[in-house]
Amino acid sequence: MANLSQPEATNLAAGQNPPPEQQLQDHLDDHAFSFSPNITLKKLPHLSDYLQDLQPAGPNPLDHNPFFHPSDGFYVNKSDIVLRQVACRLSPSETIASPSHHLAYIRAGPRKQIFFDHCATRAAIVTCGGLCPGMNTVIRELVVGLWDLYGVRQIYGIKAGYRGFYSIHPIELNPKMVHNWHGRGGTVLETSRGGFDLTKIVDAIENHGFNQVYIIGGDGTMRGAVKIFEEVRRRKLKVGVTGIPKTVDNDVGIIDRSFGFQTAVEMAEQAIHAAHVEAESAVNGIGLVKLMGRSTGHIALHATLSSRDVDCCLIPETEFYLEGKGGLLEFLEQRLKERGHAVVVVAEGAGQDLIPRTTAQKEERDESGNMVFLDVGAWLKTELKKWWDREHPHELFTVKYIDPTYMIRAVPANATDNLYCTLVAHSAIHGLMAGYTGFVTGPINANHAYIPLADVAQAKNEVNIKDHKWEWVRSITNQPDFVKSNQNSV
Ligand SMILES: Nc1ncnc2c1ncn2[C@@H]1O[C@H](COP(=O)(O)OP(=O)(O)O)[C@@H](O)[C@H]1O
Ligand SMILES: O=P(O)(O)OC[C@H]1O[C@](O)(COP(=O)(O)O)[C@@H](O)[C@@H]1O
Ligand SMILES: [Mg+2]
Repeated sequence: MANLSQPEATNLAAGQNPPPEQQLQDHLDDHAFSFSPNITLKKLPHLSDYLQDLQPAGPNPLDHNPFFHPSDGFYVNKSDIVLRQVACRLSPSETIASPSHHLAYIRAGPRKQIFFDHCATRAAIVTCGGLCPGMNTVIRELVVGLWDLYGVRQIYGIKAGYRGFYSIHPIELNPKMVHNWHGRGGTVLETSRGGFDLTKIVDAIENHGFNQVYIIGGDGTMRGAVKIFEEVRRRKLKVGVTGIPKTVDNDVGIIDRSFGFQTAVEMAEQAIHAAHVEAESAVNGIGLVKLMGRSTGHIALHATLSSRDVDCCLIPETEFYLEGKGGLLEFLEQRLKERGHAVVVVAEGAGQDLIPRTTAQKEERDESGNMVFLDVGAWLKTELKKWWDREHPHELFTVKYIDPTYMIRAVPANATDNLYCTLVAHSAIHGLMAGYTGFVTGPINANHAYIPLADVAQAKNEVNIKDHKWEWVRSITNQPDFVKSNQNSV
């Protein structure tokens, strides 16, 4: 995070309220602020972009909150930015003081002025897609934060994902009701896939009089949230829309990671540990663990790195093959010979092109349109047994297959993730209260920032198999590349 020492547009003493025209001008100055030519600041949509007569509601109520004593630097202003890249390679003509170019995002946090009056604020919270540890904590913190920080009393939960906007009556939420939700896995609001009907959803937002919409979900949800934001803007509604990325797969881009990911890795590590114990305790034992990761192998990679018991990690970003020189079977044969056992971790999206499937299976999609995968773990287990029976019919062999899929994501968040959930929820509230809309909150280089929703919806976070992390995996497992043209054996 950088704080550029630019003169502030206003120099308000805490609690002072300048005339509304001045406040709006201050805000617009903030909004259109440009830094040195070396820094491109990602512009964030604001309600004032399309509501010309929008007036600020006044100073931030935290000014008068007995639990806060806003001091210099408490409020985030136009010069607080978060740089996208903190590690970079300078070209010979550049210096550290003046690199050629930086992309920056607006830093998350409370603003001096807000655009929503607490009495008139009506917030809706929805959870969509698959489960992820911490969803209930985010909901709890949204409710408690809106209530305690900004005095909002009209807070509603939308049941069962996007479809709930138009098919189920919203439930009223308050701090008493949600006080212990952070200890519970899943989402008390319930979630679902599919059911995205833009017109019905935005009609429901209008009909219920919601003016702040908090959307918690993964990549699919974020793509839906962009459409909601755009439709709200087209209708010129004073409705702030924000997305809070939830993805156990950690497949949402730009942000460092999603909440719940660390918890998922911890749970995955337990499954790997069990697989290792089983494998070690058998003659020619293979422990096989399938982990979540539809199109990205982050959980598999991180659990492999942290457990160190893994002999081979297979992720969707890299191909592998079974038979022949340099293949998985040859590698495992070698490992069993050397160590007597082996542990294989496979992400659910890995090797999908190797598994035979019918035409109907090829076309199968879930309600959100995501491809339905075949069970790579079960397939691999069968293939391993066939191979061993063929090659070593008289020798003992066992494959213990562990599929901890739902155990990994159905647990409450660990301490680190719970802290993340609190920060992300409060940052989302501060952003909407400040009139920003169409944005996502998340950590970039460990500092929470506001990022345009449309950017996040497009950015995919895949494992970069050319970077150091994947090198570490290979140095731990000593697994080959499984590249057919590269005929190196282990
Ligand atoms: N491209 C899209 N446009 C609009 N809505 C979408 C889109 N993709 C997914 N959704 C909706 O977002 C919700 C969650 O999507 P899904 O892919 O199941 O989970 P996740 O958000 O966790 O990736 C579903 O209600 C789905 O209909
Ligand atoms: O059985 P479900 O509920 O469809 O969930 C399975 C999927 O959910 C995930 O855990 C997470 O997916 P999303 O984040 O896209 O919801 C995937 O890894 C997995 O393929
Ligand atoms: Mg998804």
